[in-house]
Amino acid sequence: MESKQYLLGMTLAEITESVLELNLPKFTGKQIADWIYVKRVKSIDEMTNISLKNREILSENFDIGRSDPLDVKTSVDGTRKMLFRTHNGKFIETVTIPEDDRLTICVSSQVGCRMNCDFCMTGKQGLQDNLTAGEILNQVYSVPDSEDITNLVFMGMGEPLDNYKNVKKASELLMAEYGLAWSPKRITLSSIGLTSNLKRFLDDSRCHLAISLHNPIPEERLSIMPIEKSAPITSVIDLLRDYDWSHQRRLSFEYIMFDGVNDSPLYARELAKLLNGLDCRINLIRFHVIPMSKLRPSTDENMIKFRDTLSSKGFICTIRASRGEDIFAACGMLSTSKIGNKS
Ligand SMILES: C[S@@+](CC[C@H](N)C(=O)[O-])C[C@H]1O[C@@H](n2cnc3c(N)ncnc32)[C@H](O)[C@@H]1O
Ligand code: SF4
Repeated sequence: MESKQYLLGMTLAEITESVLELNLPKFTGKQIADWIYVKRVKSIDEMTNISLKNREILSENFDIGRSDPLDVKTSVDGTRKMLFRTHNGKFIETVTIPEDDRLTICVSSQVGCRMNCDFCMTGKQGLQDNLTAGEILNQVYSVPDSEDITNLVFMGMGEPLDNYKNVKKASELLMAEYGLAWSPKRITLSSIGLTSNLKRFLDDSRCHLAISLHNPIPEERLSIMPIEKSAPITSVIDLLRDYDWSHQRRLSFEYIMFDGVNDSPLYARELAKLLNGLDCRINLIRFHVIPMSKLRPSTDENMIKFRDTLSSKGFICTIRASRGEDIFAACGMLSTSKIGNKS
């Protein structure tokens, strides 16, 4: 028997095509999309404007594709970390971060990651799977307080440009008129800069972009980020210079500060040279210590000096507050390798 298709993650056009194949009326496609994406139902039975007979036909062929978190941990600062099981029996984590009147969701795009950055727990896990568009959306729809989410960042597990097709589709579904109709300004993709897919993202999306830079000196960046070999930061920056960042679209750079490695004024000056003339922001991130790494976080004093050097050169530079460190929910601390693979 063929397995059922999941509705969450399908576009209106795809749903309509499937509905027509089942000899159901064309408008049922629009009804289904509305039930899933706007009314957020978890079962086909709840689609009460579709006849019982047609709902039975739908149930024989489709599942909604929603799944609740298996576990929810809440930090002292209100940050929450959720554990989800994927359709293939693997596990991912998702984080929600409340701040003033905003609730940001930090979603995973992959189970693990193959980019192997030296400082990241997800990288230590290796890549186990790409998430489907539906699995990415399920995080948005199934976290507690889902309806209060104001912003989404692709900063959970995985490198979003390494699963670009599904990341793009999930983002488009969040922005679709028949769905939640989000503005692209609510979505930020964070990437280490896989150049070919970065170009695609820049051309076909209007979402914000954050580039994980971490060291302005290529040889030194290579020693902590293997991607520097195939996608050097200088070529990423050259590419970014071809786009107009002066309007609504935001470009930012993430810079983790490692004690004695990349936190002296020399690095601030090199960073300023590299980014000279680009309309961007720089976020300085505290390093969240991970097991078996020799890297240590910079002192507050060095972070402040670094920020002030960049500010004096005209950059908007902020020190990002760490959130959810007590429950291992902070940037780079997500990993489901210990939970295992039950596929
Ligand atoms: C986990 S990544 C996911 C998105 C994408 N793969 C990337 O690297 O931009 C999100 C952010 O967390 C940062 N990060 C990774 N490990 C970290 C750690 N141990 N401490 C602080 N930030 C970390 C990354 O550099 C990146 O800016
Ligand atoms: S920092 Fe991003 S790209 Fe690097 S290993 Fe972690 S998730 Fe992957």
